[in-house]
Amino acid sequence: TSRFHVVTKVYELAQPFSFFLTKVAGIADKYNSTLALDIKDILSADMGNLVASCQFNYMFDIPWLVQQYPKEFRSKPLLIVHGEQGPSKTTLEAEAIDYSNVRFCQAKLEMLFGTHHTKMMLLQYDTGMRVVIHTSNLIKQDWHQKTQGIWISPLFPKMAKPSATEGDSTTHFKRNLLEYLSAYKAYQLKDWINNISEHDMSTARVVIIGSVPGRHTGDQMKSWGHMKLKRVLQQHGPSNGVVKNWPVIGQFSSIGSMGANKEAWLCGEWLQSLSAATGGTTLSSVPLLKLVFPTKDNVRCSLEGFPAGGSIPYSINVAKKQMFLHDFFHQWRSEGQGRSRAMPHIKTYLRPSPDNQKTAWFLVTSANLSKAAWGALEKKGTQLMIRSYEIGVLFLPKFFGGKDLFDVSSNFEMLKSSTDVFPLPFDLPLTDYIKGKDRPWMWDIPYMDLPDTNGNIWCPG
Ligand SMILES: O=C(O)c1c[nH]c2c(Br)cccc2c1=O
Repeated sequence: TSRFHVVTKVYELAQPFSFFLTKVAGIADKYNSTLALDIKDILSADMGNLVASCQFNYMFDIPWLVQQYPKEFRSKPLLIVHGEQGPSKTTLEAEAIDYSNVRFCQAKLEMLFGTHHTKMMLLQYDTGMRVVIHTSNLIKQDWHQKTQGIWISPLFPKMAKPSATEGDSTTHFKRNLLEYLSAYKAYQLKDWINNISEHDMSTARVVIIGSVPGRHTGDQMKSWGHMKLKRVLQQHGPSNGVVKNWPVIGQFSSIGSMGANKEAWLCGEWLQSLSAATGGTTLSSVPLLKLVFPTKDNVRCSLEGFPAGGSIPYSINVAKKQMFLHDFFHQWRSEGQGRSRAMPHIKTYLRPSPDNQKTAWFLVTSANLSKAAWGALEKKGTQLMIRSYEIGVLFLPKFFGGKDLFDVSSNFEMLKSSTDVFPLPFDLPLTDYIKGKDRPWMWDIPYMDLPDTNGNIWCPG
């Protein structure tokens, strides 16, 4: 673990983004070194001497999770923030019966079909605290052979005097984190909210993009979901003149119902926010949209085989209503990072240059392509309806040395030797679906014509 310590040190110096992928079992070591972390690395004593932690997530395996902490930390207070209700809440709490240090906080889900997707760790040490925002469930398989994203904060030192307003960064990280946690209105989070206000988070360089369930109006409408992203891009994003012909890329592992056509929400609302820029967006140029979603064969030939598709829950009943969406799709390909066969559970969004050398911004988040996650405008655009809890971090060049753009690459060799090239999880240019052959992965239909990596077929239901 001392090696890890060195790596972290070197890495923080080498690459200011502190954006990692998860380690993948079964690929060459070089793809699992400085750019990749396992959950045990995040929880390691090299990151700090843990006093208490709080784990926000969707799926939990409590005994497995406790085992990922170093043994000297396994009895420290652990708060689990989840969205389970009724019997599944009882089942989850029963899993922790043997762990007297584990407490639970049930996130309110009053909007139908809402989920608690947010994946975040609050790690309190004796010397300060860290925030980790990522995309993996707290189950073994999510950390084994998938492509997942992790942002780890710097160590935030404790302040002499607690303050909810002092100790913030130029990106309003601390204020946004406190706003997000307060939105739960959960008494179990009170101590963590107080804890955060006692820390100096002025070194945070990312912008929090969160979603909380509700019908948000007035100022709150621009505090969450795609309207928050829009506002931040209008204030701190690229100038419209630079990016007006640049595509928007969305990459995700699940998809909601988009409505009857692309104008209903995808291009008429969501893309308008993701293509926001400073200096206003000329209405004429509706930007190019490119989406990355695995094909059936990407899944079949993956390291996990068809079972990888168990975490890519795109239903045929949703897909058949929105065939227009599939024209935007591109394959999952990550040769540069050695992860073409490590199926994506990461969700990322970016605005790359046509020559694929730059991006105007990069977002890693729990939010899939769905109205539930990003929000849908209602009442003539006066309210934003969000069903789920989500959180992500936005990287803007302005806050990383006042640049206009990030250099980007997914090529491991390039990334290993460079200091501030943004590490992309997948390859640019994107790879088209093969016409007449490729279909998007759907998890609830059988595939019996060709065997997967393990020689198996897929017969759901
Ligand atoms: O937020 C997440 O991480 C996820 C949310 N919903 C899922 C369903 Br439904 C089925 C299988 C996997 C997931 C999942 O991974």
